[in-house]
Amino acid sequence: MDPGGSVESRGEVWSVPIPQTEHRKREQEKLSGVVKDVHRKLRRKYREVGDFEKIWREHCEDQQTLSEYANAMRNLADHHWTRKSEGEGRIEWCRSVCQEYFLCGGMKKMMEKDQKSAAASLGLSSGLSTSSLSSVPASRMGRMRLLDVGSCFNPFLNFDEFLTVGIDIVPAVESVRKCDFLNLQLQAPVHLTRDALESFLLQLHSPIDTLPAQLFQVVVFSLLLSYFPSPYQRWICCKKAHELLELQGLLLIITPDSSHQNRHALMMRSWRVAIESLGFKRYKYVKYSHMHLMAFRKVSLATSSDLVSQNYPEMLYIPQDFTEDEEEEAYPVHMRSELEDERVAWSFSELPQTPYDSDSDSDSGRQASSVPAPHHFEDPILLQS
Ligand SMILES: C[S@@+](CC[C@H](N)C(=O)[O-])C[C@H]1O[C@@H](n2cnc3c(N)ncnc32)[C@H](O)[C@@H]1O
Repeated sequence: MDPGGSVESRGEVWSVPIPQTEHRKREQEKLSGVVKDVHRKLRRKYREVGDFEKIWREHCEDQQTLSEYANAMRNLADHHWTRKSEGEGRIEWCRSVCQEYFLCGGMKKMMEKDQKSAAASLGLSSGLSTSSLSSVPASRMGRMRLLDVGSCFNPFLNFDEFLTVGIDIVPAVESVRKCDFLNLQLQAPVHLTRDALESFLLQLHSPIDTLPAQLFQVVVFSLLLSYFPSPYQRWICCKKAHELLELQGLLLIITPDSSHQNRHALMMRSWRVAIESLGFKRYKYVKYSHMHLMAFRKVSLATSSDLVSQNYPEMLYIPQDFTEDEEEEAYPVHMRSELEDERVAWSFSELPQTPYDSDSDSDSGRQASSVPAPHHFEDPILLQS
């Protein structure tokens, strides 16, 4: 009998429910329930109280809830996700994008493209010689310095090509350092050799309260931003990621959404405009069954000058921000009405026209993806929260 419950006998295959599978499913639902409950309660409190700083302070003091959450996430990762998503989940996507960008010429190609379009917009020929662009050969690059925010169980730790710093408000494993990213203080950049930077990162210990800017080549937000009840908190995180990245570094964002790719195209366009206003340019986009996966390059040290009046923070909304009661909360994706969609569409109709998925090198759907084709093995129960 295989673990999925098929019994093969004299050439016939029957699918029979076996108690172990049922038990696993129930256990998974229970663990996902713990996680979803925390998200739901935070959102409900935010709707009732409105003061996200107060809610966040109280949340970070609630050690019991936090450790139940961390245990549930770790259990899901150890016993329910690893076997199923081997090599093909969100973490593997992040890894492939980084390899392609930093080690296989992706960054150089993008920089050439930027130069060409800058020259074209000035009516000049770019006169570009590829050798004029700085590009570090993979062999001399060393390990990619990666900050995994909301790391929980440190999924990047075992990849040798990364020097990973995993941080979390409640680390589920010892190698993750305790840090509240929302309240992390940033200092002026340090100018150290690659080896000195590596040593600096390796000696960091809990709790981390401050970090120098421009320290990392990659910042990962995997299922992080939807944890926050307020779009403003998501915005603070993206702004901090921008400061922590060196120029040409990558911000990788994965956010849950089980609906069809086009269902929330407007939301994804709105996220793109907001994030690009900080000095990023979108590099990759792909929709898996249960999540959006995005990579943004840091292309400028400066952020857009008019951040506040454009109300960029509000653009980082998620469907759950609009649901009001418990019932709807379970199916936010399917319950949001066309009227609400129109309201949101109207409020963003004044945005600069950044065509959705127009960046030629991004994978706007899974067909165009240059990384392994996704298999829909992530936990739909959790991801639908
Ligand atoms: C849904 S889990 C995602 C875990 C992992 N990144 C993954 O993809 O499976 C979200 C994690 O973000 C952490 N988190 C939430 N707010 C945070 C903050 N302000 N700073 C650091 N970590 C945070 C939570 O404790 C939790 O472990």
